[in-house]
Amino acid sequence: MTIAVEKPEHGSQVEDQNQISESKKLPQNGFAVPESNAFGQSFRDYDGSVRQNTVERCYQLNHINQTYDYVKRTREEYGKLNREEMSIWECIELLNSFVDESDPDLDEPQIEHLLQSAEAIRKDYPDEDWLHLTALIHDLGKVLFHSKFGELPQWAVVGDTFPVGCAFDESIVYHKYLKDNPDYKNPAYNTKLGIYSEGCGLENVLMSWGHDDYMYLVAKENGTTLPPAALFVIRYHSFYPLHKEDAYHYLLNEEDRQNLKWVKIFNQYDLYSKSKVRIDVEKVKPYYLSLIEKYFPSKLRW
Ligand SMILES: O[C@H]1[C@H](O)[C@@H](O)[C@H](O)[C@@H](O)[C@H]1O
Ligand SMILES: [Fe+2]
Ligand SMILES: [Fe+2]
Repeated sequence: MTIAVEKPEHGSQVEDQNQISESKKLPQNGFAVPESNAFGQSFRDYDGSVRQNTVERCYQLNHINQTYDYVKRTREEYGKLNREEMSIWECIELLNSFVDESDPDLDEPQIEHLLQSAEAIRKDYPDEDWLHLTALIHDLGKVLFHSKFGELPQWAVVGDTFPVGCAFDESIVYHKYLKDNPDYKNPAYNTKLGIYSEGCGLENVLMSWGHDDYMYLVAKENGTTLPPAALFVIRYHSFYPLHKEDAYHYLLNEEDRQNLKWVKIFNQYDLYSKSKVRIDVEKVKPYYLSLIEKYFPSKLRW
């Protein structure tokens, strides 16, 4: 089956992911998957990371506070996009000083991670410029840390995401802390389907609040011309219980299943590009500015 992904200028289709995985398996001649993360440790090791205390505390707060009501309220509030007007690049620069406390693999400012992942995916998919830009902007929602956005706490911005309004799957990282989430004992929310129905589609599912869903709203509401697969990647790239652990498939519809393939591809570059190797910002900036211009208005509402 072919995934139709519109290429704004050529209108052609992107290769089927199954073909990609056969002919373009990582590592390609371009991006080589490293054995270890920025600290020389294995990736996503939540028990043995040098950052474990910080990471675990972040998830504990995340899991206790991300209730259905909290998510609904916060999404409505931030969905107004009435806090700031700025370009994509201005936002990238705002991320200069933020470090993600949920991440066991990296303690560099976020601007480094954005460029690292974009440059990595560009090596293996040189012609898919929409993927390069998707990587560059996928974590821009972390701007919610900024004082202009009320300085949301780390637990409301970063970390893996999961559906709220139905039972928390065991595969969620640090699942034990979800037992202290008020929804855990709420019979309306603690069954397999909770408030949802089988195959209802992720579009109808509320996810724990964070940078993914926020950036999705920003991109969509500002009329990006990026293809639907790009929006899906941005929105669900932290949904590891789905794209890594294969949980929650009963909530997906056909479109979600197609788009999921792209999240899986994207994740390789998001995760394995985390290293201490610095990218020369000034050197790559003109290329990325041209992509921003192609797919976004010059100023966006945030
Ligand atoms: O710690 C990381 C980080 O916050 C990423 O931005 C997010 O996408 C991942 O899901 C999470 O594990
Ligand atoms: Fe992220
Ligand atoms: Fe990321």
